[in-house]
Amino acid sequence: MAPCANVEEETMTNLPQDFSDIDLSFTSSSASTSSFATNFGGASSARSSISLSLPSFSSSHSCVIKPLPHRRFDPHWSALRATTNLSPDGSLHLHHFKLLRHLGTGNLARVFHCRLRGVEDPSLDFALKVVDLDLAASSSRPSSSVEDDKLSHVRAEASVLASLDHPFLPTLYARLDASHYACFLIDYCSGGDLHSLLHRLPSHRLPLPAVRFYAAEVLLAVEYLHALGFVYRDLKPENVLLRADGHVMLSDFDLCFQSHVSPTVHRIWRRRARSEELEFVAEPESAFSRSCVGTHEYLAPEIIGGGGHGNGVDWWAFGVFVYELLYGRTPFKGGSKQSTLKNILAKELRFPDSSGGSSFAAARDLIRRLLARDPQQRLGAIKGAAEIKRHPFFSGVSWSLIRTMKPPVTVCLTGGAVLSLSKEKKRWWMTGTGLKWSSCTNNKIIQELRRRRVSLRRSSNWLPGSFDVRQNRIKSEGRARQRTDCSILACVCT
Ligand SMILES: Nc1ncnc2c1ncn2[C@@H]1O[C@H](COP(=O)(O)OP(=O)(O)OP(=O)(O)O)[C@@H](O)[C@H]1O
Repeated sequence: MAPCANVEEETMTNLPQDFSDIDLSFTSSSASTSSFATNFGGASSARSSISLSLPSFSSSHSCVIKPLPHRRFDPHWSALRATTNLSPDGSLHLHHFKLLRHLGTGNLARVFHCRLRGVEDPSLDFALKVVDLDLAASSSRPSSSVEDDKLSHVRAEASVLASLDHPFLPTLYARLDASHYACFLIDYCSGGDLHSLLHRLPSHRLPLPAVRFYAAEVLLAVEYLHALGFVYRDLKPENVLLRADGHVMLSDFDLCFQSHVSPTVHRIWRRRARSEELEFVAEPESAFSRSCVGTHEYLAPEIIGGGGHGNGVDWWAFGVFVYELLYGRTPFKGGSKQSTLKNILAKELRFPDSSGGSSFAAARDLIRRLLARDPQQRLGAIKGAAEIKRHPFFSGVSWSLIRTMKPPVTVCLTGGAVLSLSKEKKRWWMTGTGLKWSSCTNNKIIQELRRRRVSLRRSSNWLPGSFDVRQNRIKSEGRARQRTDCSILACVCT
């Protein structure tokens, strides 16, 4: 995850307004004079940069993907349709977009926050993932296996993006190719990623209900990927982005590999409810890869062993993920990458404390079962998410309605610094860009917000749905206390 700087220093007047003015290449970024901070009040501080030069994309090709069933009424589609209707050739091009900021640079891609020209509504913004195909081709080793080569990672990501239709995964609105760049137009997540959120919280950990919420949404996203036959292999908080409405969006599919899947429906007998239920199971069968890919702390033992791995690696990573959200660190982290790998293979799984009541005990049991070193013994290895969903840690989760539940974090972005408040052990905690952690009362928070000139009035820039939560939390101490279902709040200094 690219580090992030104090956004208060950033002025919109510095930003290039046109894609035709910018060099999207990776190689020139360090020589740039214009620098842009990401807008997430994240854990880190480097700035990415874009140089003002090159190329006008006269020969750009575009293709708008057909609206997918579950998002067909999404206003993003109407906005894109309106633009293409006005376009002389009836197609969408890069010059239809205004570049707002550079969000970050990954291994193969740069990601930009962008908006359709003539559209002023921030809720209709997009992210544009730009892949330099020349660079990917040149950094692919001729001797490398099909799966290891960088171009195949680009192809994997393109193929996964084009297949997705799920609330917790990105929608690919269009692929716009220009010169040697492949550009993917996807949903913009204004809330940053879970890794940055964790680093803004005391001890870098989330309260248990928030852990359950994020884990449940991520589980549904991975279940869906598996149902399409994709093994994800890159689950970590950095790849869990937060949409403006606070729900998750899993990102970054370049390490995915596909395998055969034949979904089945089983009848299962529920002893407690004394009834029969249907259970949907769609786990990739015979998924097998020998590539050593992923992030050290999240690698499953069978990846490190090199004897081949399958779908079970995602359930191991899911265990590490739940552990990290709950305890603020990963379970096998060592002093070096090498010692982390050794720990994954041999170190006993330990939990920082055993307190916290039955919900914590259930969480520890879930983690223990997911972090079984033998992939055959691992929870989820046979029946996938269906098994994991039945674990007591998730009891009470309404799987079909979770997308309509109020998320634990609501993010409002007006272009200012992100400030987050959380309630732990009956006290409020506050942090934000440039602020140190402090335990404080609601009054202190209000004072601090005033000092930092946070507007407590509704602003047209506030994203829909996020203002009410903030207003209740900050303005009214009594009412905020009663609304404990929303224990963390991120709001913005303007
Ligand atoms: N849809 C999006 N909305 C907002 N920010 C995004 C979006 N997609 C990616 N980002 C941000 O852009 C940056 C680069 O993302 P990208 O997926 O290319 O690479 P990565 O996750 O850093 O790593 P890599 O591909 O090398 O594993 C990340 O910081 C990510 O949080």
